[in-house]
Amino acid sequence: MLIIKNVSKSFREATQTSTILNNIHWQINRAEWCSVVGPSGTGKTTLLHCISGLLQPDEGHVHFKGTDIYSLSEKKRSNWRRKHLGFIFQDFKLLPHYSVLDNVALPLIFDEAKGPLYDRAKEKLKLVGLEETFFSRLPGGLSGGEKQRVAIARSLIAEPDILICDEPTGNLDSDNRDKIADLFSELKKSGQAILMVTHDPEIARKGDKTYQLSGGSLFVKEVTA
Ligand SMILES: Nc1ncnc2c1ncn2[C@@H]1O[C@H](COP(=O)(O)OP(=O)(O)OP(=O)(O)O)[C@@H](O)[C@H]1O
Repeated sequence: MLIIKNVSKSFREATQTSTILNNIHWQINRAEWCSVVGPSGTGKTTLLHCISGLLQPDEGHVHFKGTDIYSLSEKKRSNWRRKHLGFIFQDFKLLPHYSVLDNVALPLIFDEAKGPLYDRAKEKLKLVGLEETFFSRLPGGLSGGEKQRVAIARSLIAEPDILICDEPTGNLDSDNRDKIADLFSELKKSGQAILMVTHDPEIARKGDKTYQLSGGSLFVKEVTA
């Protein structure tokens, strides 16, 4: 489904250039759950952003179902992202002046009729354990774990082919973390690919394969499925 070919990315700060990703090759298949681990600052978020069309690599290609996503115009790439890819940001990126329900529905507000879209948004919130009392609340009044679950619900609104998650359970207690892991397992069964960065080895092991990012390269660390 997603093929990453020879992807490299460096950042230049003052006179110093740091190579963060060095010639990464990778493939993520339909109904596959891959986890990526590695110490802080090794480039996990950078890798997710390159794969998702958010940050153009210096070299290499990212192919999604045969299309090189960086050959698309920015507008087309952004449309592709909204429809095919769910992204859970490490810092949630919820819009503070919109309700929980609006935050979940907003990515597709110009694409779909409001009635069915909002019904689906409610369904996704219930999937992550947020019932009706949360729908009209503003993100500012939520706990970190509740915000994280709103961000997960929002990433599912388009029923994307691939879910890309940057530390999706970092703010959850073990009970809610396990519920999200069960949800990901169900999504995988229905064909979605899941690519997750995590510092939590327990949730990483619930996937099919764990990769380690180290020195700009990606290694298979553990195969669990
Ligand atoms: N836009 C940028 N400009 C310069 N340096 C950057 C930029 N973005 C990231 N970096 C640097 O690249 C390195 C990798 O950052 P990244 O956020 O990808 O790491 P990470 O593995 O996701 O870390 P963490 O586990 O703490 O979230 C870090 O040293 C970071 O400071």
